[in-house]
Amino acid sequence: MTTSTAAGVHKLALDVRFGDCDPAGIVYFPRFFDFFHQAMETWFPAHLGFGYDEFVRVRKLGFPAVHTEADFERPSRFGDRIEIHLRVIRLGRSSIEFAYEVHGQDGRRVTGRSVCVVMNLDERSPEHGAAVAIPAELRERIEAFGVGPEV
Ligand SMILES: CC(C)(COP(=O)(O)OP(=O)(O)OC[C@H]1O[C@@H](n2cnc3c(N)ncnc32)[C@H](O)[C@@H]1OP(=O)(O)O)[C@@H](O)C(=O)NCCC(=O)NCCSC(=O)c1cc(O)c2ccccc2c1O
Repeated sequence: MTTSTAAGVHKLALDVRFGDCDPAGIVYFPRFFDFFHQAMETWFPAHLGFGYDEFVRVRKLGFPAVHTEADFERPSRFGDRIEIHLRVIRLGRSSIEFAYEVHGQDGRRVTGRSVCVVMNLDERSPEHGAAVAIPAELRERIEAFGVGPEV
């Protein structure tokens, strides 16, 4: 389920699945990086005007992470409803830095960051496989969404 409310924050609500958890019943830490990516994927149609599938398959742009980090403050468990909050905190030439928060009923549980780079996936292009400038239309839409550390 995708919901978007406050300006500059994209929110994705998820239910923790059985397969997200380790034998102790706690969400295994790499799963949060997938949750961050799911939030980023759903941010595209919610705020940028087109789907992430169009970005990759039609526009032939990739968006690999070149950096990611997370801090884990409280555990999440099977059956929990959690909400991933995504903000854009920096726009570079080709890179976009995201900040994430994961919230549960008891408040904030995880914080994270990632830097993703717009990459040319068009095999016919001499720039194939390299970082490329964020397209102007995309930059404008991200700026309209809101960029910065404060909400
Ligand atoms: C991504 C690369 C091809 C970029 O290499 P290149 O040499 O072309 O670019 P630069 O080195 O000049 O950097 C461009 C840009 O990124 C910033 N940057 C680079 N490293 C870091 C870092 N560690 N921390 C912060 N920022 C960094 C740099 O400052 C520049 O910023 P500007 O804004 O000034 O332009 C190459 O780096 C590469 O191939 N890396 C490996 C990527 C990888 O394997 N990541 C693992 C996860 S894969 C992934 O997450 C992924 C997700 C998707 O959704 C995809 C979708 C579609 C296709 C692929 C996907 C994908 O792989």
